[in-house]
Amino acid sequence: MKTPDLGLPAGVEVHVDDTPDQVALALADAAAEVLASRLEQAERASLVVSGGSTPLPFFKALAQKSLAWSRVDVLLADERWVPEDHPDSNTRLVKASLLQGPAAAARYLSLKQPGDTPAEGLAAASAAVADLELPLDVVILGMGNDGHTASLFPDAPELAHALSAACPDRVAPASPPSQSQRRITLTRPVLQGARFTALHLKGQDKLDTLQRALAEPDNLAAMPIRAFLTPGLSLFWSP
Ligand SMILES: O=C1O[C@H](COP(=O)(O)O)[C@@H](O)[C@H](O)[C@H]1O
Repeated sequence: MKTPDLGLPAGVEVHVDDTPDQVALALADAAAEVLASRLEQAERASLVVSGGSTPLPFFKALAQKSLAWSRVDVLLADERWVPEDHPDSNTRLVKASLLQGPAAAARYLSLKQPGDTPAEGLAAASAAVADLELPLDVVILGMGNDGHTASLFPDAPELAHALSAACPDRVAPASPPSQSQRRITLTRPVLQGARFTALHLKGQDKLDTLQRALAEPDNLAAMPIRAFLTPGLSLFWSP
């Protein structure tokens, strides 16, 4: 398939394939390569993944990779504040599709902690990710058609704090009125600057959203994904 001309900044790599499964395999190859190389140099490696519907084939492909999974820390970029057995729980998805086979040996760091609200669970969620070494090794982002990534939603009252390049916190609550569930998210300084960052998208609608984001790159609050459309990013897309 021909690579669409998106007007991405120089230094953004674009990988386009005909099908979501092909893209998932390519992304799994790329992520596994970075993790393997990191595990040769460091005791542990980190892998941040996104929830939603797009990553499922990627999770299945990555789970099959032969890696020293017991030395990999896996966590979500964001989580909905729902119990793990809820259909919308991203943790449930990750455990059922990524942390399987060889990858079941990975250490999962949960953003969802006890408490009725993300604010109540915030200290525990912060503690869960406190020991992670920054920069992270692999961060796989998704994007919604409102321009959110992770749970950095344009309409979240907590956005300015979580999207600040100087945010001192690793995790932040998010309560966007557009969403039916409250959420918790990694903040911009944690998500940014990883050794490998990919934006994994499926569908023409996501490409159209990306083009809108690129058209006015400076207004980060209107489309938080803009903060991550920087050199070094790899875009993985299929129709
Ligand atoms: O709500 C979310 O949506 C985005 C994109 O989801 P998708 O279903 O369109 O793939 C995801 O990246 C984010 O982590 C999640 O919380």
